[in-house]
Amino acid sequence: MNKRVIKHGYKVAESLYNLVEHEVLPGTGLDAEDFWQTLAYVFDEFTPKNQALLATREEMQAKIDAWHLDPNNQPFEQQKYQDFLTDIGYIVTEKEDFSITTTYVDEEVAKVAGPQLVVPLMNARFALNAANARWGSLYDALYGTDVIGEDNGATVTKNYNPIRGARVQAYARRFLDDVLPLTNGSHIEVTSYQVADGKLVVTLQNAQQVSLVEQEKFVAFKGDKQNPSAILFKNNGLHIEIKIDPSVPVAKTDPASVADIILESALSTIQDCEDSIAAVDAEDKTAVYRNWLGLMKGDLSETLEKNGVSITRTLNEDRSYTTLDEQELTLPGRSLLFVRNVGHLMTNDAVLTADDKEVPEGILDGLITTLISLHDLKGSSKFKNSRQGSIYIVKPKMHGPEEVAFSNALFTRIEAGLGLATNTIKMGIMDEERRTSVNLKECIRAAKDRLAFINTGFLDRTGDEIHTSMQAGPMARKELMKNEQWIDAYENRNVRIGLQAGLKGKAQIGKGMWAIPDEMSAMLTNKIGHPESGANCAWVPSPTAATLHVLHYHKVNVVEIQEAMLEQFSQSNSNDLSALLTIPLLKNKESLSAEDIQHELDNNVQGLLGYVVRWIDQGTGCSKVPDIDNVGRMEDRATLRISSQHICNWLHHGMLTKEQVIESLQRMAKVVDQQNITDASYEPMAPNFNTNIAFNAAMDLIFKGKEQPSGYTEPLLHQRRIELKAVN
Ligand SMILES: CC(=O)SCCNC(=O)CCNC(=O)[C@H](O)C(C)(C)COP(=O)(O)OP(=O)(O)OC[C@H]1O[C@@H](n2cnc3c(N)ncnc32)[C@H](O)[C@@H]1OP(=O)(O)O
Ligand SMILES: O=CC(=O)O
Ligand SMILES: [Mg+2]
Repeated sequence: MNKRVIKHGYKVAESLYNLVEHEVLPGTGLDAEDFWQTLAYVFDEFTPKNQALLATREEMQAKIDAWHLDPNNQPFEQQKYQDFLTDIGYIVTEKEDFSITTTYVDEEVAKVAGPQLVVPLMNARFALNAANARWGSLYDALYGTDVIGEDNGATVTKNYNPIRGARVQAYARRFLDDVLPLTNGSHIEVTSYQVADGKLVVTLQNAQQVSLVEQEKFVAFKGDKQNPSAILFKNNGLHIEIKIDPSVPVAKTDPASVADIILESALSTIQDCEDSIAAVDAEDKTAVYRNWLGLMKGDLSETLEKNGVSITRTLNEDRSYTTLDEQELTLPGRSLLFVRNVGHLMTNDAVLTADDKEVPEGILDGLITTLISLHDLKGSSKFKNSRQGSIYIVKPKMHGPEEVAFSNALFTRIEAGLGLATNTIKMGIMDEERRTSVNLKECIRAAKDRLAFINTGFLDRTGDEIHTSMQAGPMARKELMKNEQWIDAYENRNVRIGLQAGLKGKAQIGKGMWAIPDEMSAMLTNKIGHPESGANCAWVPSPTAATLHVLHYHKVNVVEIQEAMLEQFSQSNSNDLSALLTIPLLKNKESLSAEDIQHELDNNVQGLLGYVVRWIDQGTGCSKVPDIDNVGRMEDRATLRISSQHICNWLHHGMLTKEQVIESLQRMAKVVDQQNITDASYEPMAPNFNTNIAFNAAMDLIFKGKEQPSGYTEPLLHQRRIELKAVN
């Protein structure tokens, strides 16, 4: 049990207290007592409001459940349903048009379109890697993934495979030809890149000297002009470095001695305190905050074993080049960092009230992550995160404008308490709950002076779709949800409303996660749809994915797309609310065979168990878990919300029996145990199903799924992890 320090009536866990007093506050210029006083005022003022918002969620859900069960509402009529949602305040009236007024937004957010990486902040090794993922090797990203096939001898081997290497080189040159075309010939034929008379001089194999079609894309170089070690280009606001180093093995097979193509990749990164981590108590929260502190002070480091060698990972330095007029050009070496706080639902024991109640975790996150960010703002950090002096906080899982207004007021109060100018904190709104999508315009208005992004979190959004309409009938199969009407309406509306609210040039319109981390070839085929849809960022699960996804932003000019879309919107009125509110019920239920149903169940159960067991037993909040077809899927709390709610929904509507679900859980537990056999720290779930805590968490998530607030998984996950920590 954590010892407590009493501060203005609140009992602060000693671990958090020590972190704040001894590591966070020094260097911020804030007085410790003033800070604790602010914390107490903020909890006093905002806790009751937070609780009232949660009560509203429950009341609305109860009314929606009752409406679906009322025989007077059968058969279902879409307009009657929407009228009912309006009557209960679920749909609010849209007010006049407006534009956001956010200022001091860094250009990575406002101006340049590119990938956004997400990373569990609890894992310092990954968190550092993500911060450093601003720049990535295209050669490594191609060589190490399925983008390059393994046919005809191009297999991935332990040592460098020159056949594969040649394909990587060819792929990279085709990319250069696409985005940096030469006045004649191809980058494949280049024997040297040099700088002369403020221009790039490119010599081809036939000794012809050519240059770039668009000279302005060549911006800087490194080293000697005749013999440069790097040439830097800029296309669609994104940098490309051709690295030249004849000593590197791959360069020896290249007439121009090109050692790599380095791409500016993860322009921004979300350091996640939410769905990708498992932080259940004061000790965990303190560890997460300490990592954020290390990032904001610039001194985070982690020693790790890599290929049998011990390395210490720290934050990368900025990158330095020489411009054509001989000036020094410094570019950020690190991704612009956002921090994702938790939503309004959970509480945490890091701080207790006088009568031993846990405080709302989202409020605590707001206070502490902002306090820590003062190091970046006040220059007490080794590196600069925001050159505009802003703090970027993503708020997930908010339901409707009232909840956004609450976060906005909370941030204003925190700013006042910490001596920051109003709207220093920029807010990212996850558009991932149905009541937010339906009222997106009003949600944006509620944060219009600080809004820095809206992002379609389609995974949570799918979970909320199932839970909200739990009583309406059995839902479409999980894999087929993406073909349902609501999801297109949701994605398109988000971009439309964002653009109409003036986000272009000021904020991000973001798209969701690529959740199949090893399928990079499929990602390259499909994820170009994100910039094409007018979104200026989209989520990727890893640095490698960022380096590959950025290729899309070189090909697609999002600014031009957004301009064209705005023009189109001005000519037509869109009424997409009915499509958005079309419940994705299973059609042709009868056409599903018993095998289809079993397959759907087993697949959901396998993913659910594979994720939950690591969450509960190892505290891993984001995992790559094989599905029933052995495809590794990124699983986090949002994907768990989908699978648990889906099974719960089918069970509720008699598509499955309880016995069938238990049988699947027990059978799949053995499969998951087998999948983890090489992990020495793994505790099998089988055969002790009655006593295994993780297995029981999985059971609860399904069988108690209807009662879970909005179908969220965190209350049960937290409860069971705390139980496990107590016995270990
Ligand atoms: C619905 C939502 O909310 S989505 C947002 C939440 N999801 C996320 O944040 C996904 C983040 N991604 C991840 O956690 C991981 O990529 C996973 C779990 C999906 C896959 O993890 P693994 O299987 O362990 O990754 P894999 O073995 O392929 O690669 C590990 C290497 O990649 C790096 N890596 C993987 N993902 C990331 C990441 N997101 N950021 C930084 N580095 C990463 C690791 O640092 C490691 O490199 P290292 O050995 O040099 O440290
Ligand atoms: O947070 C992202 C989501 O898809 O949910
Ligand atoms: Mg989410």
